[in-house]
Order: sequence, then structure tokens, then C-alpha cells
Amino acid sequence: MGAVNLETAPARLQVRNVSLRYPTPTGGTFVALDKVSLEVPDQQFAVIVGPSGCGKSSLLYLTAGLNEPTEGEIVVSGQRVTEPGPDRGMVFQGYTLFPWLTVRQNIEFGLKRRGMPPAQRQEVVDHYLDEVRLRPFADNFPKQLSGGMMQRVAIARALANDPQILLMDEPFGALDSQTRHQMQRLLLRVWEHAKKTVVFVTHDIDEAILLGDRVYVMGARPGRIRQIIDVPLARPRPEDVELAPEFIALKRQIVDLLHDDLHRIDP
Ligand SMILES: Nc1ncnc2c1ncn2[C@@H]1O[C@H](COP(=O)(O)OP(=O)(O)OP(=O)(O)O)[C@@H](O)[C@H]1O
Repeated sequence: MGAVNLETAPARLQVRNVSLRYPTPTGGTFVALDKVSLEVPDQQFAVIVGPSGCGKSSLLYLTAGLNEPTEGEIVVSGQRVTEPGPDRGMVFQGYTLFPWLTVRQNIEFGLKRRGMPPAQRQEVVDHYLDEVRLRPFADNFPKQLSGGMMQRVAIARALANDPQILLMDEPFGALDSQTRHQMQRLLLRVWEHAKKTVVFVTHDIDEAILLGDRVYVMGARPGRIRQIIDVPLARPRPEDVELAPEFIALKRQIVDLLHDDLHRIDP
């Protein structure tokens, strides 16, 4: 895939001055997100990292339309987000497949609901089964799959609906490190083919640098963007990119930022 010119590409996602506050049991207010703004250009792989509780998932849920900001607005493809919609696909950490449906039926679920004719449906599903290398398991049920395979189905299901943006909340968080690594590589390959805008939340700094074009480092209490870091590593990412001096330097920069934040909160 040709490099996207991040300076000129239109913003697929705009988060404008978004705050999220919750009432506390003692009558006060807890600020989960404080005036967060960011713009994700079309086809960018944006990663959000930050300490536990900094509001990463909250930001993703707001973008999905599963919750509303207290202030500010979220705009996807020029439309203000007010509710969930098929333009935003989601992949969560927990396995969210329909257990009573086969792999094929899970992937085609949204297409069927939209009334896509069976022949076209089969073509789309076969394409994504091949993309996530699950064609031999098309007629299996989720309980017959490993955790990594289930997440591959979840990715295929989200992409089959042809969303404008893919929202991923720690999708590999429950996997062992080897499977996680394989999944990261698989996601990169699928993303390079699908040319989708991705917003990916993770705790894992290596994962953030390996996957992202841009890393948004968040700080907590209140949740806000501390720094935006561009990842100038070549794509496709070389096999041993984690050992490259540029990779290690970025890791150092992000570790220092997160370390500062922890010390700022709990001196
Ligand atoms: N419904 C709610 N009522 C009150 N507080 C909430 C609610 N939902 C989330 N919070 C608080 O908002 C903050 C942000 O939560 P969020 O889950 O977005 O953080 P996170 O960065 O994704 O954390 P983690 O990495 O641990 O998943 C947390 O302190 C959380 O306790």
C-alpha cells in the first residue's frame, strides 16, 4: 500500500474538545476525559496508549456511539456521532462472537441484516476468511476455536461490514505473547489490504509502535492527550523492527512519558 500523506488526507475521525464526567457517589464529579481533541486522517492506524483508567476505552466507546460526551463532539466522515452505526466496526478484548453461529455465519451476520444477496455475501465472507486464514474453519462454532482464532473471526466480521473506521479495544490483551505477536502481524497485513482507518487502544508500548502510524499518549486524572508521536518506521514493518534503534528510541520516549505521569499522580 502506498504511504498516506497524513498532512493532506481528509480527517476520518475528529474528536473535538471532548469531556466526559461522571457523578460520584459522594455528590462530586469525576472527570474521565478533559477536553480531548484529535484528528485521525483517512487510512491512518492510530494507537492510543496510556495508564489504566486514563479514559482510553471511554474515548473509543464515545466514538462508537455507545455513550455521549458531556461536552464536545465526535465526528466521523463529517457526521456527528449520536449512536452506534455500521460505519464504525468494533473489536473488543473479550470474545464477542455469537456462540450459536458458525464462523461463516458470524462473519456474514451484518451483511445478511443489510439484505446483501447470498452470492455476494459468500464472496465477501470467503475473501475475509482467506484474509484471516480461517477458510478451513468456516463451519466450526466459536467454542471449537482458540482465542486467537476467535479474534481473527471478530476482525473478519468487523471488516466484512466495510466500516469507515475500525475501533479496537485491547483486542489481543487476553492472548499469550506468541499468539499476540502473530495476531499483530496478521492485523498489519489485513489492514494494508483493507485500507481502513483504525483506532487501536492498548497498554502495550511495543504493540503501539509496531502497529501505529501515530501514537496518542494519554495521561490520567483527568484523562487527556499528553503527546502525539509519529512513528516514522517503514511499512510493511520489517520482521525485526523491534530491534531497530528508531523503535527503541520511540519506546524510551513513551516509557518516559508514562513514567512521568505515574510519578505526577502518585509522588
Ligand atoms: N460508568 C462509569 N461511572 C463512573 N466512572 C466511570 C464509568 N466508566 C468509566 N469510569 C471511570 O472513568 C475512568 C476511565 O475509564 P476507562 O475504562 O475509559 O479507562 P482505560 O484507560 O480504558 O482503563 P483500562 O486501561 O484499565 O481499561 C476510570 O477511572 C473509570 O473508573
